[in-house]
Amino acid sequence: MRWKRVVVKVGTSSLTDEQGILNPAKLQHVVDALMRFKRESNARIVLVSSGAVGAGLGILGWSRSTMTMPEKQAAAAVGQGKLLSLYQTQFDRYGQHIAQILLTRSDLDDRRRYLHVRNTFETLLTHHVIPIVNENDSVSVDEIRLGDNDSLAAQVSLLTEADAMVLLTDCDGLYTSDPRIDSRAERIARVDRIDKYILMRAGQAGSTSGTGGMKTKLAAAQIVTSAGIEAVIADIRHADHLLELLTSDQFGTRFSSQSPSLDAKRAWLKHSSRSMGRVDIDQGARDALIHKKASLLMPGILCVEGNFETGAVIDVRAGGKPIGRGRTNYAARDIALLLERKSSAQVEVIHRNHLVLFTDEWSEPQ
Ligand SMILES: Nc1ncnc2c1ncn2[C@@H]1O[C@H](COP(=O)(O)OP(=O)(O)O)[C@@H](O)[C@H]1O
Ligand SMILES: N[C@@H](CCC(=O)OP(=O)(O)O)C(=O)O
Repeated sequence: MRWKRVVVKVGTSSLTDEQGILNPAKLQHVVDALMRFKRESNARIVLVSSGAVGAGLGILGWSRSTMTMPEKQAAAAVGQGKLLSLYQTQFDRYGQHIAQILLTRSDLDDRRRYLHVRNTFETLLTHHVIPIVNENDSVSVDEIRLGDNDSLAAQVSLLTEADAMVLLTDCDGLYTSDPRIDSRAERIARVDRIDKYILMRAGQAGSTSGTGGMKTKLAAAQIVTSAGIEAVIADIRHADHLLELLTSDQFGTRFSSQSPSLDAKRAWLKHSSRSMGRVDIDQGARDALIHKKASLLMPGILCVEGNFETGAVIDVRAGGKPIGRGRTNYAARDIALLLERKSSAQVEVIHRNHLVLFTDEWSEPQ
C-alpha cells in the first residue's frame, strides 16, 4: 500500500459547536473515521488535534469571544486533559493505544531536541501507537509559539517523514475564494504546484474559533509538498472516506508532492530551524553559492547582525533578500572582528553541507 504513514489534522472548527465548545460526538466521528482508515490502508497514523481551548471553555463556562491570551492558555491547560480522556475512551473501544505529545516551536528548532522528538515518534509508530499531537499552548509564549495547528501538522509530517498530510476542516478544500463570503466560489479539486496565484485565493478563518483559515493550510501544504509529501485539505464530513480523499478528486483539494530536493537535515534547516542572526553577502559570494555550490567564505561577507554563537543557525542575505540559511562555524563577534580587521583570510563561515538555499521565492521559511 502506498500510504505507510499519514498525518491527519483535525481543526477546532471540526470539533466544536457554534460557541467554539468541544463537541464529544464530533470527536467520536473522528476516531471512527481514523480506525476505518487504519483498517483499510494499514497505515501508521499521527493525529494532530486541536480542541484543548474548546474543551476548557466547556468546563470553565467561559466565552471564546471575550477571552484574553492568559485565559486562552489557562483554558487549554484545563481542556487538554479532557480532550485526551475523550480520545482515550473512544480509542479504547477499538483497543487502540494512543499517546499524547505536546510541542512548542523550540522543541523543533533545536536540532538535538528535534532528533529526540523524532525518536519518540519513531518508537510509538513502530509499536502501532497513535500519537495525538497538539501545541503546548499553556507554556507557549509568542517567541516559541507555532500559533496554529496547520503549521504544527506540517512540522510533524516532516518530522515523521509521512507520505501524506490530511487537513480536515469545515469546508470541502480550497475554493477559488472564501466560500463563506463568495457564493460563486468553486472547489479546486487538484493543485499541482502552489504558486502565488493559488496563495492569493486563501482568506482568513471563517469562524471565530478557527485559527489561520486557508492561509495557514496553504502554507502547511506548501512546506510538505516541497518535501515530497502529498497534502489534502477536506471537509471533516468526508472523514469516513480518508482513503478516497487521498486517491480521488471527488472531495476536497489534493496537492501533488514535488520531488524532494532536500535531504532530511536540510529540510529541517529550511523549515523547522530558527535563525539566530544573519550575514549580508556581496554579489560574488551570492553567485558562488547559487551557481558553484560553494561554501560561504569570509571575504564575501559585508556585515553581520545578531549575537549568535558558533554552531547557530543564521540567515544569509544578498541584495537585502534572504537567499539561504545555514549553520555557522563562527560566532557573531568573531565575524565582526574579522570584518573590522578587513581580513582577507579564506575562512569558511558556513560549509556547503550545512547550507540550504531558498531557490524558490515562494518557499522561504516564515
Ligand atoms: N479560498 C478559500 N477556500 C476555502 N475556505 C476558505 C478560503 N479562504 C478562507 N477560507 C475559510 O477558511 C475556513 C477554514 O479555516 P479555519 O476556520 O482556520 O479552520 P480549522 O479550525 O479547521 O483550522 C473556512 O471555513 C473558510 O471560511
Ligand atoms: N492548540 C489549540 C488549537 C489552535 C489551532 O491551530 O486551531 P485550528 O488551526 O483552528 O485547528 C487548541 O487545542 O485549542
